[in-house]
Amino acid sequence: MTSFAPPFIYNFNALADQRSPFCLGVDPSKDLLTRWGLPDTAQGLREFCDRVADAAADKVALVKPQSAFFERHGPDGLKVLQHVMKRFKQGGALTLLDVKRGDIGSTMDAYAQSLFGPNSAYHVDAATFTAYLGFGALVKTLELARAANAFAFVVVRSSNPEGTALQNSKGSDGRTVAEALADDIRAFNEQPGPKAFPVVGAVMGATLPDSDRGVVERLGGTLMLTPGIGAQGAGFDDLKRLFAGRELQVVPTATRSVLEAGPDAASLRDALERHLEPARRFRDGAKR
Ligand SMILES: O=c1ccn([C@@H]2O[C@H](COP(=O)(O)O)[C@@H](O)[C@H]2O)c(=O)[nH]1
Repeated sequence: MTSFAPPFIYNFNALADQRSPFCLGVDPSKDLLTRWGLPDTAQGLREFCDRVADAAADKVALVKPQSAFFERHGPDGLKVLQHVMKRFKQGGALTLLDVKRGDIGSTMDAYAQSLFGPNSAYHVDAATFTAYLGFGALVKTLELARAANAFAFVVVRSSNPEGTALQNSKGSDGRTVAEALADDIRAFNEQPGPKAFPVVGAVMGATLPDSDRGVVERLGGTLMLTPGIGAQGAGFDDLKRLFAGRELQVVPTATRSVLEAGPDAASLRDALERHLEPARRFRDGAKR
């Protein structure tokens, strides 16, 4: 499918400048639904998502629903996922489905169709992927994303401590897994061609130590989604520590630290603003 819409990267940059680069995660866990006084059912899920969309759809650049929290409610949960994507699109936000797909090439082609193809249930602007089966297995997916003017974030260094041993293990050429992935992503984005805009980003946790600065450097101009702010212990100051000089490439994201402020609409909006504003200031740092 060839799309005539502007590529994701242009839309994201325009919205990040107008609104904020902050990406709001939507993880309607049983715990959050209960805290909000809602039943742990598809109806409860829809009510939760409508309230989040009311508070945030016209304020954020990007929304990141976590597919698992919708899938656990079966087909009705998937309808709510379609619904919440639509609500955010109507509010002018871009959609990123956090689904972390990763498989052999032939299966990846089917996943790519399900996300970016003409019959996609969601028509996402972007999705998340893992490269444990090799970056090469993702290449056709990335080509399809390019044709659809969509975007793919590949996990390079995740925010959780359990990821470190694997991601920092060294291959025969002396590079760590994360470094090799960073090089692959950069090379893919820098390929010449008629549609030579970046189509792959990297997930780089805001929780990472200073020693990961080298991976950030290897990524060059790659867009970076940075989970780990709030509930996982990182703060906006960690962005300055890890991503100084790369401010325009950072997409700060948080989920629980915003959504736990609900269900009261004013508290939810305040919590959202406490994330939108430091994300704006961080991005604006690049212009000084
Ligand atoms: O490295 C990663 C990649 C993705 N996530 C996702 O983010 C949310 C959790 O966000 P909180 O702000 O901590 O609530 C969840 O959907 C994860 O799958 C991540 O945490 N780390």
